[in-house]
Amino acid sequence: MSGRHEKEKGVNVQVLLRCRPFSEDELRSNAPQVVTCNDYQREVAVSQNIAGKHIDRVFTFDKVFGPSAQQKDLYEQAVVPIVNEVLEGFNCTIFAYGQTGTGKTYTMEGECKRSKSGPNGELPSEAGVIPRTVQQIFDTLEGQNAEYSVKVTFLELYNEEITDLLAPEEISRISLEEKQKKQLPLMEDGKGGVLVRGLEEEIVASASEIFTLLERGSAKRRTAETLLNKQSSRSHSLFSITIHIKEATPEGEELIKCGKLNLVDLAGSENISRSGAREGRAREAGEINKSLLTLGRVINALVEHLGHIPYRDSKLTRLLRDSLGGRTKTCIIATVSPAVHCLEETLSTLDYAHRAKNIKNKPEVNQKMMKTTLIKDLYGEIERLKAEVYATREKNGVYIPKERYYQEESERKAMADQIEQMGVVIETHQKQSEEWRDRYDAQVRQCSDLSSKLSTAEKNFNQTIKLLTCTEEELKKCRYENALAHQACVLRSDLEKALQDNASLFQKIGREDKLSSDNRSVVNNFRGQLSQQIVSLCNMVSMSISQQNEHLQRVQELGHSFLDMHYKSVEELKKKLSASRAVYISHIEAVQNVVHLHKASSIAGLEEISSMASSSTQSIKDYLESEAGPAASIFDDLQNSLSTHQGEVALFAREMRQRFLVSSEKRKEVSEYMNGFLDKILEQCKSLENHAVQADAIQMKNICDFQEAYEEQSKTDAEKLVADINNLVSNHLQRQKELVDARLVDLRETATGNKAFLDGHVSSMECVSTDAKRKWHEFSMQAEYNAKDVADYSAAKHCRMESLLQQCVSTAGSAFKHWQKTHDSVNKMGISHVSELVSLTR
Ligand SMILES: Nc1ncnc2c1ncn2[C@@H]1O[C@H](COP(=O)(O)OP(=O)(O)OP(=O)(O)O)[C@@H](O)[C@H]1O
Repeated sequence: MSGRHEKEKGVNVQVLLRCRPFSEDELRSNAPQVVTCNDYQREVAVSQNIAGKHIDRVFTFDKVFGPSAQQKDLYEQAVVPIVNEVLEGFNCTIFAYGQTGTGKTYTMEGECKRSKSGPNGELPSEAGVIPRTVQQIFDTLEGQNAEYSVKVTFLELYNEEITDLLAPEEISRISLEEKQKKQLPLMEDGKGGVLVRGLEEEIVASASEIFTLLERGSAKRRTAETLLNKQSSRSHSLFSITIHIKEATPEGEELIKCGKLNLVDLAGSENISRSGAREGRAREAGEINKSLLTLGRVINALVEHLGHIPYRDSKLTRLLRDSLGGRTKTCIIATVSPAVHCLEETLSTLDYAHRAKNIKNKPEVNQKMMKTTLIKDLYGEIERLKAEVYATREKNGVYIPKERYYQEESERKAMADQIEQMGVVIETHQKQSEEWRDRYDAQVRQCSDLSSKLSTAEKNFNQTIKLLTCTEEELKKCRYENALAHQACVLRSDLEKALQDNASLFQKIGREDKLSSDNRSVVNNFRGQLSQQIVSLCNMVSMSISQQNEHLQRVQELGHSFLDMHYKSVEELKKKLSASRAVYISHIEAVQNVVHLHKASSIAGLEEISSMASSSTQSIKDYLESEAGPAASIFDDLQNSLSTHQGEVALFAREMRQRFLVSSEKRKEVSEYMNGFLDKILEQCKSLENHAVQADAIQMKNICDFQEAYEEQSKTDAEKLVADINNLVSNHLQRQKELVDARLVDLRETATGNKAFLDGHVSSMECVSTDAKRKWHEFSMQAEYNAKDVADYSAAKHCRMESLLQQCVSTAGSAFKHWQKTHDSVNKMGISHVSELVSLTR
């Protein structure tokens, strides 16, 4: 309820004050301090000397940061909540306002070189509001794991001209001068806001990207400053961050939350004469002041609730219209110097900031947009831009010359201004007429109330008049009679009262007399009684003294008799003690005798015990000796059976060794035979090889002979045939064929001879190998038979060994039982001996 009420009433602009420390120059010149800050009471006091009088002026703000306040303190106390509200979907603006050199840029940007940043990407302690804001925004968004987009713009307003500090074009004097001519125009966005046409909006994904952009913007600003002889203190800069965050409703619908933060570093607020503006710079200073003056006028109009707020009078106020009396949450950081030479400006800044405290905004959270609607809007925008591009490319749009366009644009602007002003006037008129109507209604209501009251009052008045006349008449009649009677009555009552008083006085005097006589008799009685009592008291005292003396004498006598008795009893006691000592000594002697007796008896008992122990050890020994015989026989049996087993095992091993020797000899024989057989095969192979070599040599010789014969024959034939080649070719071929055939028959015969020789050898080798195979078969059969025999023999031996082991186990069992028995009986014997010893010791 109160929240709504507050919302309707509005929220005051938050105003903070920051006083910077003395600069080195100021310290060197020992400049006196005129500003003192009380951070806790949120007060700033300015000391002035007016006409020799010391006057302190005190200003109170929402927060005060003295010279010792660090960047971090200011940010955490003042800016963190604002950034949180931006993330909640509010639009917020932070202005830095103050004289040149008081720390506006230091507060907003700080000395934030990225290279100076600490480890883990921490910001340096000198970092100002902008880098800290950026860091907080990204930290929060990343911490929430939200889907988001962040856009930034960075512009400079100088001489009422807007420059985009993020535009990527090259920076040169010419380009800058050209650019100066074509300034970015301000346009109504159709939703009640203002936008800068053509302003670069950079989408950034991380804090570091923003830092890069900031550096780029600042560098561009510095370059422009040197190239165009600008003074940064005369320009305003506006850094805006727009955040879109995706949210999902419980129904699963996707909404887009939007928040915007404007960070404004205003131009120095000093007056023109001080800033040294002359002639050429008059316009510049004028324009700067136009923005600042308009800002001041807007603030005044808002504070004084004037009908017309001159937002449109400057670009700065147009751009920041929503932040002053609109739906944006606004914070102004006023900066001052503590030094005396800035006193005038400090006071003007403090006045200005103090006035601004009264501005009321009506902050409203931005409506969350449905993702689909946003996409639709963006599509619409794309379509519009496409249409514009198409019209430009096809030149089928409306073409007008540049001058006319600018003229029309300025006319349109002027008209828009007029319309707006008229709208404002109409609005104020409407407001006024509403006010008048309200007042009229209230007066009509008052009139009707008053008329009804008047009629009732008239009625009452008439009735009262009537009553008054009646009373007046009656009063006239009774006036004389009543006055006399009344006076007589009064006198009478007075006399009666005096009589009563006299009587009571007499009564009082009588009572007083009686009382004093009574008192006197009481005093006399008391005196008599007192003297009697004193006499009796003296008697009593003397009596008690004599009694006490008697008593003391008796006590003395009693003491003497008691001492005598005491001496006597002591004597008796001494005697008794000596008697009891004698008794004690005799008792001790008796006890010693008894002890000696006991000692002797115990020695005897011990001797008996030792004799018993020796007898028991003897009996144990006997018993063990008696038991040793059977045990030894058992162990002998065991040893015998083990030795027989050993003998049998040794025999078995010997037999096995012999058998293995036999089988190994046989194996040796077989291997020798195999070696001989292989040697034979080797010999055969060698002779075969020799034969093959011989056959090959013969064949080669035959072939050579044949070749030579053929060559000779062919030579002679060729010679013969040269003459009659045609006739003799067939004969020659015939003869040649015959010759070849005959030779081939020869060759075939040698080949068959060779083959027969080889076959013979192969058959002999076959015979040898079958013989070897048979022998191997026989040997393997024999070996198998032997192995079987050995296996049977070993199985039989195994059975025998098993039965022997069984026997051993049973013998060991019986030996163990016997041993257990012996152990039990020894134990029993021990127990009986112990009990006997116990009885004996008892
Ligand atoms: N609170 C402060 N602590 C330490 N140094 C400060 C503080 N405020 C300002 N300074 C120093 O004072 C000097 C001037 O500050 P700065 O440039 O921010 O002033 P400005 O108001 O922005 O001036 P201009 O209007 O000319 O831009 C800088 O060197 C800055 O480091």
